[in-house]
Amino acid sequence: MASFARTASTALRAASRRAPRALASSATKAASYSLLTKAAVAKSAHCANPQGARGVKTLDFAGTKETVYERSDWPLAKLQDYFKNDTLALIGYGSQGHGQGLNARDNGLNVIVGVRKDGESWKQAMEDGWVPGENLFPIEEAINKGTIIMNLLSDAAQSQTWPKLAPLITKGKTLYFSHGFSVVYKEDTHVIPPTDVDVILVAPKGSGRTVRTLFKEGRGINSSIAIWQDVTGKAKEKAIALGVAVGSGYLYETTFEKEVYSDLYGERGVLMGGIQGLFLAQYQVLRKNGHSPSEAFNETVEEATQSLYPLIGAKGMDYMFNACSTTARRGALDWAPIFEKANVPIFEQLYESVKNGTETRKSLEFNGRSTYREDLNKELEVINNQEIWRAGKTVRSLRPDYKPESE
Ligand SMILES: NC(=O)C1=CN([C@@H]2O[C@H](COP(=O)(O)OP(=O)(O)OC[C@H]3O[C@@H](n4cnc5c(N)ncnc54)[C@H](OP(=O)(O)O)[C@@H]3O)[C@@H](O)[C@H]2O)C=CC1
Ligand SMILES: CC[C@](O)(C(C)=O)C(=O)O
Ligand SMILES: [Mg+2]
Ligand SMILES: [Mg+2]
Repeated sequence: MASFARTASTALRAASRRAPRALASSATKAASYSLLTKAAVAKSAHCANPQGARGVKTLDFAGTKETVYERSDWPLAKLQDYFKNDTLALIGYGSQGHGQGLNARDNGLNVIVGVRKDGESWKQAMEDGWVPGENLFPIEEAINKGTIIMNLLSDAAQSQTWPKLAPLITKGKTLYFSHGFSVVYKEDTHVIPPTDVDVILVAPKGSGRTVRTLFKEGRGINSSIAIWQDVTGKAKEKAIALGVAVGSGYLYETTFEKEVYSDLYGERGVLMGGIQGLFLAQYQVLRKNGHSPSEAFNETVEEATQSLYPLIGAKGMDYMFNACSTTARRGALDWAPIFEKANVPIFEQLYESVKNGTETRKSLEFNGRSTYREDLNKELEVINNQEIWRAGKTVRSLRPDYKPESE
């Protein structure tokens, strides 16, 4: 099965490298999608669904009923027919632009990219096979050509460019975001959509790189969908269809507010900021107590990412605990509430900072600078130079499957 998925994704990769436009031809479209769907179907046959057959819409999440939408309701022919008169104008080509754009293109939809001419993204888009004048345009031109305007600029850039872009988003177009940021924090961003267009959100819950790799493996990321404005009565259906088009396997319904609050909170917390802080704190204390860098790294990061966290991902926390010694289980059960208690006040402070817009204003100020890329890179270089992550490079090089070019 895995080898079928690999074959499918290799064939697709080759097809999209050779002739990105050619994928628009229905024969290639159908072939590429059928490779993907066959791989996906083959894979999903192996995933036991504890709540019954695929396609069930209302599921019980730990006692709360929620509606989820699945890709299986949108076979490729239906998806292509639904968008046959549309041009998806993908504005911005960062991590999400890349993932969503290539996936929608491989799904056979008519996609164009709009970015600053000759900027970093322009070059990146060309490397991915987008062709200037054909399906790669300066931002304003792409918006004029598009019917569905997918605003995937950085959140700060969405605010900065809004005065120029807003008049181009005319009646009949659809405005799409992957984050609630711009419209929810309108007092700070000044992004107020025109009243005569549908405004929808599809927010993949993972990095744009993962949006792409999961799609190529025949799998699919989970995404949130939300509606800000529904003037056609079709906004929700469009959001679901677009979610599938950009590579989602299943979609959860939320609101713009809930999406942006939870997302800003999660990334500052356990997903990124919190985990870096916790790893560093544990490593420092080990080092202070005379442990070597390799031992401190292995007990903090390597074992977490290579052995234990994948077990949580596969079958939950109790499963991971059960896979560890009774000694470890006893200690972890005792210390978990202590960590929880110590951290709740920090998470409360963080949620408040998100909700009251402090995090938004910081992000707008910092990422709105013309030097945002270099400034962020400087700070990331500090992390890269921390002893823990330098030690990590050597540890990774010892993995039997290590490939130097992946560093
Ligand atoms: N990264 C992710 O995985 C996720 C992102 N999102 C959301 O998706 C959206 C896009 O995020 P992401 O893909 O990370 O992109 P980035 O935040 O990295 O933004 C990159 C894009 O913004 C453009 N840009 C930056 N400043 C300007 C400017 N002043 N004028 C014009 N263009 C500008 C860049 O163009 P250039 O190269 O020319 O500078 C580039 O195309 C955001 O709303 C984000 O919150 C949602 C889920 C996950
Ligand atoms: C966790 C970071 C994220 O929210 C994401 C990949 O989901 C982002 O904004 O990039
Ligand atoms: Mg985010
Ligand atoms: Mg996120």
